[in-house]
Amino acid sequence: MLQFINVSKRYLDSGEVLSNISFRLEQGEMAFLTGHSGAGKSTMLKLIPLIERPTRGQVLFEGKPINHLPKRQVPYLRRKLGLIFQDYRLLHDRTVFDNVALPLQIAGYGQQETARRVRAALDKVGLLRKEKRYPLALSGGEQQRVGIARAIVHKPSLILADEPTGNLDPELSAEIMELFREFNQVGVTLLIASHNLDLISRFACRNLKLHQGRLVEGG
Ligand SMILES: Nc1ncnc2c1ncn2[C@@H]1O[C@H](COP(=O)(O)OP(=O)(O)OP(=O)(O)O)[C@@H](O)[C@H]1O
Repeated sequence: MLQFINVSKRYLDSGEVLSNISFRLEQGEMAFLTGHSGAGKSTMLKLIPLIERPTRGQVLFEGKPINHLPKRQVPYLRRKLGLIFQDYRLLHDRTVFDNVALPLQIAGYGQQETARRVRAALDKVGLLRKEKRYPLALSGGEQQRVGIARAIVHKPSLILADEPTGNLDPELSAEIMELFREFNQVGVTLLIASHNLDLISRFACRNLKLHQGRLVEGG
């Protein structure tokens, strides 16, 4: 599903932040990405939707190298990915429904199919009755669930989550992780960057551990 082969990343003003990373994530796997602040977790995730490109090495997605994918093909790659962020990144002037519909509208889905899929995604995260609300009228946990509905609405084959519970209290964090576990049980592949070692320890999943840009465990 996903493979990194000797991947390094250098930023002009930070030097090398990832060094020689190699690992494979199998279809249907759920894995965590951990490490201290600045270890390179976000950078590693950004190399998959090509928000950043590697300096050296290869990233393969579904068996194909993606590092040199032309810019015009990047949207097609991103349609296969679901991205979830710590700060939710919702549009505050649009309703819950419209936020979740966004990826489908960009991909050109018709109105009926969009509505059907949006409601199915909201149902999965337990927010069907709040589709007309605006994000700021929701709790942090609910806002993150909108972010998750938006990430799954187009049925991505891989979900990438960057500190998805970073702004949530322990109870809500556990709920979000449970939701991920449910997705995984129906075959979705997930890679989740997290600081929350206590929460992660409850899951029997692989832990890819980064230390100063190197993969020191789980590779
Ligand atoms: N766009 C950028 N330009 C220059 N340096 C960057 C850029 N993005 C990240 N860095 C640097 O790369 C290193 C790794 O950052 P990254 O955000 O990947 O780490 P992280 O493990 O996700 O950290 P955190 O847990 O604090 O989010 C840091 O030293 C950071 O300052």
